[in-house]
Amino acid sequence: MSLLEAKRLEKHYGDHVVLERLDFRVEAGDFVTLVGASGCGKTTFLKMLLGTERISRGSLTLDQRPIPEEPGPDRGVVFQKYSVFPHLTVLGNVMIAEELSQSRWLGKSFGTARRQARDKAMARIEEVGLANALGKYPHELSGGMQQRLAIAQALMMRPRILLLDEPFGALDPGIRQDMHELILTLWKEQQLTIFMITHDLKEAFALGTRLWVFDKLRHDPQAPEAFGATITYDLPIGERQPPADLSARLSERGLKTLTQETLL
Ligand SMILES: Nc1ncnc2c1ncn2[C@@H]1O[C@H](COP(=O)(O)OP(=O)(O)OP(=O)(O)O)[C@@H](O)[C@H]1O
Repeated sequence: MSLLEAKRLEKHYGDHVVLERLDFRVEAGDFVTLVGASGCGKTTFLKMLLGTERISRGSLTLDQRPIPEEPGPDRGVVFQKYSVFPHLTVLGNVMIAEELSQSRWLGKSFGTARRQARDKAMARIEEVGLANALGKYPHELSGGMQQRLAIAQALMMRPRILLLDEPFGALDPGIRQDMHELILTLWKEQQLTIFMITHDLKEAFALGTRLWVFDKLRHDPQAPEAFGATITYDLPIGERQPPADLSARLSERGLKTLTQETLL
């Protein structure tokens, strides 16, 4: 039984078709990396999984049921920037994930519940290697540390699905490598299902078990918004390094050229 399944899934904004004809099954434990031209709808797709954007047509199911139309504790998300609250410390940023999720009407938790949330938050902070920075504010952290914090926040509620929108795009190569190791460890230890958008094909191969290429198969120059992108390519990643002839293989197997520049 697949964890997630889409059938003829579409997303439109008014007359603008952003995504069309999405058909897929994703199993628990898959690590799907998403590449595609800028503006082709990758973030919109992640938002449908998160529940902050509604689907327009077709179906998208989680455990055979329509995907909830609001975010829930089973799905965590990390964006490239601005995922953390600047006015809260490291500890406060992770604790608030639980407060937001469990005390929606009260706004704050008290007593035992608060102590439990604190213990849980400390464990998450330790997992991402920030135990020495509990009282620091985001502006006092490096870019890599801020993303570690965003990951701890996203994992506070122990989600099954982790959505990553170019989380390492702004980081230096050395720091990225550390973040790759962290995310692979968390993926394995917590048996996560991960969707990660990246513009770096090497990163996609280093981390994913499956590579999805989003692209437009239909294009009308007179009406550029009439057709949306779809998953033109679903490649199982066996090897850890991209094969040298990858672009040739992608072309052979039908990748259109609209996203080619992002793959080279
Ligand atoms: N709320 C919205 N209302 C109207 N149009 C939107 C909305 N959100 C996104 N779009 C449009 O949907 C298209 C896809 O945007 P999206 O951000 O999903 O692309 P992307 O592939 O993630 O791009 P990038 O790689 O640059 O982040 C864009 O044309 C964008 O302008």
